[in-house]
Amino acid sequence: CKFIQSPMDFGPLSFLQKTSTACVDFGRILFNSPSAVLRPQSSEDISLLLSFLSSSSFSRVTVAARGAGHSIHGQAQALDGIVIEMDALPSNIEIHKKGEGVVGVSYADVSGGALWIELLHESLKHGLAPRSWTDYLYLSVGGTLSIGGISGQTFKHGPQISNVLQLDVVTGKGKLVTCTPTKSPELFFAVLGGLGQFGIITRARILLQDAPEKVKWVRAFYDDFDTFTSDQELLISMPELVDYVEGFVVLNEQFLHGSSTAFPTHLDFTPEFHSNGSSNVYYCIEFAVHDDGSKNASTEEVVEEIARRMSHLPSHLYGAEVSYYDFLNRVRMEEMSLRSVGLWEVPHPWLNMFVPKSGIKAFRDLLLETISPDEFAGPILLYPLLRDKWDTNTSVVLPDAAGGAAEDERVLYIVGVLRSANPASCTAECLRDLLRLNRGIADAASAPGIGAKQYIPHHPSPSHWREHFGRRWERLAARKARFDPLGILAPGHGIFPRISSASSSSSSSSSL
Ligand SMILES: Cc1cc2nc3c(=O)[nH]c(=O)nc-3n(C[C@H](O)[C@H](O)[C@H](O)COP(=O)(O)OP(=O)(O)OC[C@H]3O[C@@H](n4cnc5c(N)ncnc54)[C@H](O)[C@@H]3O)c2cc1C
Repeated sequence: CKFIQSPMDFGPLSFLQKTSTACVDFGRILFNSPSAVLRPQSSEDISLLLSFLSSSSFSRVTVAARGAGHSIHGQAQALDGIVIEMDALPSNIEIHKKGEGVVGVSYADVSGGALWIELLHESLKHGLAPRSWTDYLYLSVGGTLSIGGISGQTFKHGPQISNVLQLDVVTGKGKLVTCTPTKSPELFFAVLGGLGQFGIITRARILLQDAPEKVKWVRAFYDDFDTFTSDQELLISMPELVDYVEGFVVLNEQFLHGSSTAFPTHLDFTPEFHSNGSSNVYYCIEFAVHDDGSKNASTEEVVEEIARRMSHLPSHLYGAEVSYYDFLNRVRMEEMSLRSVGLWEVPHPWLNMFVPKSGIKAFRDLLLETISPDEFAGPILLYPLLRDKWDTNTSVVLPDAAGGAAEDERVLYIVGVLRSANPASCTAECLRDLLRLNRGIADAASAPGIGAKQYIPHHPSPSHWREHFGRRWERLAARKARFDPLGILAPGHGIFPRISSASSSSSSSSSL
């Protein structure tokens, strides 16, 4: 990374003198240095900057909002541009409980730069919590709302972007707009899952629910893929009993140990990864039942009832009762454990794909053909979601329905191939090979046989982006022309080029 040496003043805005974070992200694959870093104190600071840039005819400067910087491929970086560090905005979390005032729901108003863990702390003080999460909570509200935000609650409550009531957004033209599904709806839906392309979220109103104090957290093991996925689908068909469903591919011992850091029950499971000259793969379902008094039975009874219907390996179901906070914050323990051995701040060539139910087995085969189970470091997540919990007005792209039975088409899988590349054993060339491998998997899985789409997409060229958005490309391009016609925002994705206002004819006509 290049360090910015001297502070620059631009009217009332002061750009940062030095930064070591704006060119780094969790992926540790790209390190693009900006020319300046803004630490805004208010939405107005962001508005001022974007108003100036969008009206200045000579400027080709780009701007990236940086939330927690947990992107993989430099999505929150701006080469020679300006990075806005959203954590500088005051978090200002305000909790509104149902029944107070006129509103019939509980919600939180929170800065776009605040972390989900901060929102959890604050909302729990009122006995409330957001309904939909990501596995890891040290991500920013604006950062996950820009991509979707999914976890084991998504089958029940939809992604985080389905749990937003209102947004304050500064568009690429510098306009500060408050939008909802009915007020400036085009901007509201464009920004949700919009990869930061249309505006910067400075404030969000997030739906809350009553928080349980405790959670029954269960893991069950399988040696057969079809049984594993049909049990996952069984679990998501029981939202009145089950509050969270995920799953993992268990490739090696390392995974079993790593994933047990937070799970407090000893796993008496010693799979044979190699037998009779062949490699075996196992699977693990993770589900949770909230102790929230809504189920007319104790959580133990609920788990017993669910387990009776499941077909996991006999006697390989393990349960633990934990606080809701510890359950939601479970990945933090894995982070601490990896940090303690220097394996957190390493390159992460990750690949996330939405896979239609009809293609999930072929995708599993493709994965197992292309990766070496013994050498794979990191989890492979695989769990079902329901298509109708996603609003098609948002900018997220799901795979097209393949035209099968309606009930089957409802189910989609998310597969997260979350590999760590320890530089002690994986050189720069090895990292390039892994990135090529991911590209190959993504391309093969996007072909008609499987019909998958990348989640948190990363593509090498604008033509790949067109293909990714498919029939939604025109809508995306129209939204871009309306809200960020000069292509100032989020250059790290490489979807749209930056153009100077002199060469733009479309910028003056639209209303926002
Ligand atoms: C350890 C780990 C676990 C994860 N687990 C999950 C998971 O369980 N589920 C899941 O869905 N994802 C998960 N992710 C992915 C994560 O949600 C995305 O990478 C997300 O974008 C990161 O948020 P961030 O605040 O770090 O965003 P950044 O990396 O800072 O930014 C991401 C993108 O959003 C834009 N952006 C940032 N802030 C704003 C804003 N306020 N307004 C508009 N645009 C903005 C940036 O310009 C950039 O394009 C995980 C990532 C990591 C590293």
